[in-house]
Amino acid sequence: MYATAFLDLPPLHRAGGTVRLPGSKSISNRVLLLAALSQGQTRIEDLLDSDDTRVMLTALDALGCRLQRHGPHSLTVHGLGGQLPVRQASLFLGNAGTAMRPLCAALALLACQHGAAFELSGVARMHERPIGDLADALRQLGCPVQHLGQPGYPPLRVGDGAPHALRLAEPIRVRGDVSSQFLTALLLALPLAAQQQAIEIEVVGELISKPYIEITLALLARFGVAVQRQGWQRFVIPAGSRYASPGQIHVEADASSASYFIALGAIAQPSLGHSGITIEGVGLDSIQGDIRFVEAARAMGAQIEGSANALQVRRGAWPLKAIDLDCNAIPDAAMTLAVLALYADGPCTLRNIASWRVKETDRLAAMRCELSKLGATVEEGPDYLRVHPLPADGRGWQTASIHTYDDHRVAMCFALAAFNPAQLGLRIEDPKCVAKTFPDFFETLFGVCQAQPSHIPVLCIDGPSASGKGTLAAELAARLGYHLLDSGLLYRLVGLAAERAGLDTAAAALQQPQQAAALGRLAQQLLVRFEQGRVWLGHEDVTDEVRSEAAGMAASRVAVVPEVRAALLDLQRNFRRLPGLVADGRDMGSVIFPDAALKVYLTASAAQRAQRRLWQLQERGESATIKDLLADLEARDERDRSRSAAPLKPAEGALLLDNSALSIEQSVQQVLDWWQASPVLRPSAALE
Ligand SMILES: Nc1ncnc2c1ncn2[C@@H]1O[C@H](COP(=O)(O)OP(=O)(O)O)[C@@H](O)[C@H]1O
Ligand SMILES: Nc1ccn([C@H]2C[C@H](O)[C@@H](COP(=O)(O)OP(=O)(O)O)O2)c(=O)n1
Repeated sequence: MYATAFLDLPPLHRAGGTVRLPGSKSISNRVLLLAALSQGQTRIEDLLDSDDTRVMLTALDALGCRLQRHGPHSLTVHGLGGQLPVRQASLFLGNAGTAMRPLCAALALLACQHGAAFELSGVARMHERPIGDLADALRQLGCPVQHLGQPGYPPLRVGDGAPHALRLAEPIRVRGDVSSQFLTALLLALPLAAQQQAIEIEVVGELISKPYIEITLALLARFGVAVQRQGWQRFVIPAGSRYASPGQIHVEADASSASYFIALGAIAQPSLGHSGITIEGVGLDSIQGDIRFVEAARAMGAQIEGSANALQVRRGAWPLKAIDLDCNAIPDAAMTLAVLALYADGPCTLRNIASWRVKETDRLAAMRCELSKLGATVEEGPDYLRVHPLPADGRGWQTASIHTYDDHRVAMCFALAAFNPAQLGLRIEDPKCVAKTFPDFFETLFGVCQAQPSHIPVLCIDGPSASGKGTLAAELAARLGYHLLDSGLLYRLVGLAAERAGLDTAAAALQQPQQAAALGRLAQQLLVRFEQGRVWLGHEDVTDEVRSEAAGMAASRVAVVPEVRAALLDLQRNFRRLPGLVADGRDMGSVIFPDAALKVYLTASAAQRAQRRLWQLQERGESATIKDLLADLEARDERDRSRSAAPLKPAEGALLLDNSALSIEQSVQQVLDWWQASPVLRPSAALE
């Protein structure tokens, strides 16, 4: 997951390959609750591991439900089977509507049956998301429900610690036109009270997002409760209904998450060797309503073939065909259509999406605002959005910093704008908001997308030993979410491998052509692995040894050999991967990445550097004297500077940074300021 303040996406141009998506949020949270309410144990496979499922799991744990973990996506729930071991609890449910609404209903009923009381709260936005209609329905049943903040909104308290008889004779009326989750919540909760008599639910108003009710009904059936329905207005839970575990249940991949990759296949030219995007884990047999995004994407021109649980998507019509669509059945995936509309041959109208206003944010307002930043003309109605496309020749597109409103779907759908024909980069603010449903969204996206290599930004930090390059580069990579190349480490590994192989690395020996050629071959065949902060040379963990002063000196000697430098060239350039790279060394800006977006030459006085090295060694428990260190540094600097192959010197266009008097944070800030001013977010040279 990218836990950075922002993520800059370079312009993307091709995509291809296979993605396996995380489990459906809607199914995961329903299954967790059903399993907890059931009699018996349920083993759940492919469960989504995200913010919203985590709050549900924490809540179930707090209620005394035993959860047995087998891995991040697999667990066994030991069902409560009508018991309620904990009678009082305060549950924090983040911004998870799929936890707040169903738990509110289920706990209200359990509280009446067992004489319990529970408080349910969430983040500030959750306290702005309506729940009053569900509370009203529960009060009709005779459940005490008290709003603890604003009337009609969480936080709330259900139950008052005393048992209450439920009024089940009359049909329970609930509004269906604000959120379908109110009906889902009642459908999931009421089987707890249907042992003796049938219970009827009547929907008031036009029911929205019906496919989500279909998911609820399908899962209720898996847990032994067959709800009868008449149209979308009346639902009957038969007398004698009782939850029973199906033993094992498998969660489909999330169809809403699939929408981003279906859209990707529809807009991106296939990368070489691929015919498009394959999505595994969800297909045409899905019980999720958002699978109907497939029809919308086809209407826009995408070529989609599907099987029971996989989809293959290729670009068909281009530009995409404009659509005018009632999106009530696919409210979440419809956000993806709003971004696809930028690539259409006319204005696209998405209708019947008033529910967007009460989601993670007011999505109608958010989408209008952010699409406009890209240069699009957008009309926002009370329950519709009309998006006018941007020209296919790239004119009129603007780069933008996309605000994401703590809304995972805003972040994910706007990533698709990186395929703009103007080849402009794009900034996604607060990318970690995708953790709600798809923590590895951007990693998955980069795994199947290609940018032109020259568009993948590189930031180079070169300079002498102990100037702080490694420290600065690692911090910059962490803040930008970029890959990190510590090129010195590769030379250190060659030095170490040479010693292991019995090759003489003394300066005189390396002047012999045979020795140099042997060292070049060794560098070419270097067997290195980087794993969770450890460095492996063949089968040996050399993490500590490779950082020693001796390894640094050996590195400096072998680095003089042109054959070694040539052998490491491709290895280093292969680090240039999406979304970008910070590279540190001696010749990053001058030889390896001469087209880098920013080159920094980092220095500090020799005395400062020797002092820093001394502290570094002392920290590791090694002893040294300042005098020796200074002599070593000067010898190393001299060798690095005077060698004929890629000598250490500021690259052309490099900005000099002497950090003798700067703290690490000041150095980081200085380079970040330079980076913000660099042309990463500007139009590519091609269009200038
Ligand atoms: N700007 C700075 N001010 C003070 N100390 C620094 C600064 N930058 C780095 N250091 C310290 O200097 C030592 C050497 O830094 P390092 O990143 O290993 O240098 P290099 O990679 O250039 O050899 C580290 O202990 C680091 O914490
Ligand atoms: N791009 C690079 C990186 C390192 N080297 C050589 C020169 C250095 O003396 C050694 C070791 O580099 P490293 O950056 O690990 O060493 P310091 O931490 O700066 O002491 O490798 C190089 O020639 N070219």
